[in-house]
Amino acid sequence: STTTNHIRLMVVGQEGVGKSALIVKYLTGRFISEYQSDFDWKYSYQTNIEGEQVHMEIIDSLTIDDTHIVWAEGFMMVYDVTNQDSLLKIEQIKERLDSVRSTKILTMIMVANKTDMEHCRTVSREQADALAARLSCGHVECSACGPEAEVRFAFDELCREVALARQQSAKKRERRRSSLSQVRQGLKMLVQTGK
Ligand SMILES: Nc1nc2c(ncn2[C@@H]2O[C@H](COP(=O)(O)OP(=O)(O)OP(=O)(O)O)[C@@H](O)[C@H]2O)c(=O)[nH]1
Repeated sequence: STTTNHIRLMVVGQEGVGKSALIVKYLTGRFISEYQSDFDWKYSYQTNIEGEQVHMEIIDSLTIDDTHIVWAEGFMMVYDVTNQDSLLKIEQIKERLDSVRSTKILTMIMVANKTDMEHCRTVSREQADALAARLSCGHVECSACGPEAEVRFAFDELCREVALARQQSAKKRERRRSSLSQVRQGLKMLVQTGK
């Protein structure tokens, strides 16, 4: 069911980048350092974003399977600032999402995690910004064990992107509907005038 305030999100990224840590921080405000990661988790959460009540469902999945890719409306692509491979993995994941969703618009945001480990950073902000520009998506930095506001901003930003994508596709549908009705109108007049 897709009502205006019902949003389905999926958090993806290389193993160990902190997907579960970010989700739990967002939902509870707490950093829990170890999670059981041998199951798929689906969280259900009610929140308020800019005065709007939002019911969110968030998938933290072990594998990125097709059913989940089709199910989700928004994707949070997480990488770890101390791990170059995790940034490269984002490109691979994007290709996989594109191949499954082919015709559907992909709404996504790139999230850098573990910024508290600045001394071990191997991925520069500029390098990740360049990838985000190439993938045409937003990019935010945070830490699951840092300020809650940063993590909250990342999830809220993705929800705003999803809401924007919905508005744009509703406008597109409306434009298509109105040009179809103009064509029908024109055909009707042609038939009536016999020309
Ligand atoms: N320093 C630091 N450690 C973090 C942060 N986020 C997660 N971790 C640690 O990174 C490890 C992996 O975190 P998870 O949340 O399990 O990562 P995941 O991406 O869900 O991992 P999988 O479920 O195995 O794919 C754990 O030891 C966490 O405590 C962070 O922001 N800073």
